[in-house]
Amino acid sequence: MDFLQAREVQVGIAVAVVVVAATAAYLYSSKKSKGCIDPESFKQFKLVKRTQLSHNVAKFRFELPTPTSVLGLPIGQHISCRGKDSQGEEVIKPYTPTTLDTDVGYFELVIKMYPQGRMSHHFREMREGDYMAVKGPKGRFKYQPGQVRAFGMIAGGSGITPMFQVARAILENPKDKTQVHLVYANVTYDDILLKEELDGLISNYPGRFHVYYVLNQEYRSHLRNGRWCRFRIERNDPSPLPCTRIRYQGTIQTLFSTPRNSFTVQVIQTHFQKTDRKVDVKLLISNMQILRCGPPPMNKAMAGHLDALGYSSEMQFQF
Ligand SMILES: Cc1cc2nc3c(=O)[nH]c(=O)nc-3n(C[C@H](O)[C@H](O)[C@H](O)COP(=O)(O)OP(=O)(O)OC[C@H]3O[C@@H](n4cnc5c(N)ncnc54)[C@H](O)[C@@H]3O)c2cc1C
Repeated sequence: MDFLQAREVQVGIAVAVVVVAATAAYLYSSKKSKGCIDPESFKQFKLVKRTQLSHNVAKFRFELPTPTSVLGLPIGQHISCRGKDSQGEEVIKPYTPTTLDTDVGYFELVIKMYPQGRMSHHFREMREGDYMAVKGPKGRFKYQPGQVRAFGMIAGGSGITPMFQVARAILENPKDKTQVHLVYANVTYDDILLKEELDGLISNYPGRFHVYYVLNQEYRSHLRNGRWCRFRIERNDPSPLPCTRIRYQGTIQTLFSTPRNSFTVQVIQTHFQKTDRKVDVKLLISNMQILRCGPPPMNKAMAGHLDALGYSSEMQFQF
């Protein structure tokens, strides 16, 4: 009898030791790994919801390992997604989730799928229940609340996603008083990504988030010289700046690439250097950081315009 009791005590102690060790290991690992991604190796995430937003844009929601897991992506950084193109060749591309670590249990990507795009093909073929290989975090952008007085953002097309992420992080932090000025260029109204979400931020954070949508709406004119484009800045900001309509022969990329383009300079000046008070422009822009993300010709042209307006290269960051 004594022998059996001693045996039971021994087994009990062994079980307790295993439970304590397992709990400690779990707590240690969950404390150590703040996120679910690894910069060195790809991890698989299950697509749980796919929402078509327009003919070529969809929102993809991926599940994290537990309902309380966070992705662990620093603000303004991105992930690498791996897939297969239409020829079955491996392709890896960067993407910025539109979710933050305050969104627990999942992350979301808003993807614009181009007809000839290699990774676009992979996303087009993805169905709920499929897995995506993801690696990260990646990127050089670092953000500390209050590090600058204001951000000036210039985005083209799908280049909006890193801007949206940074803007959300700033605006949703009640201790962060940074101003955010965004110029967002697209070909048509229907091409504007995250329009509802951006407008939601404008109305939720009045006076802190200022957006100018720049549109290039193409139409066939009856004029002999063929195709014209109409550019419009859609006013979405209670500033005294009037809406601007200009006509321009070319595409949105050439508009932004044209040297000495008064339209671009005007947009940057009026939108980024806007203030209620009479302040020296140099002083106004001295504590500002400019973020750029768009097609390469647009990025290049913007860098030139910004340089000319006094925004040094140290003040500019390209995603
Ligand atoms: C930091 C960062 C974050 C990004 N985040 C996102 C994101 O959240 N969502 C998203 O949709 N994209 C994002 N992108 C863009 C993304 O990485 C790919 O470049 C995009 O998905 C196209 O890849 P693809 O392989 O399908 O096209 P590719 O095979 O590279 O291109 C094939 C063809 O597609 C068309 N095409 C490709 N890119 C563009 C473009 N930008 N404008 C016009 N036509 C184009 C062109 O006709 C091109 O010849 C991000 C890029 C960066 C650098």
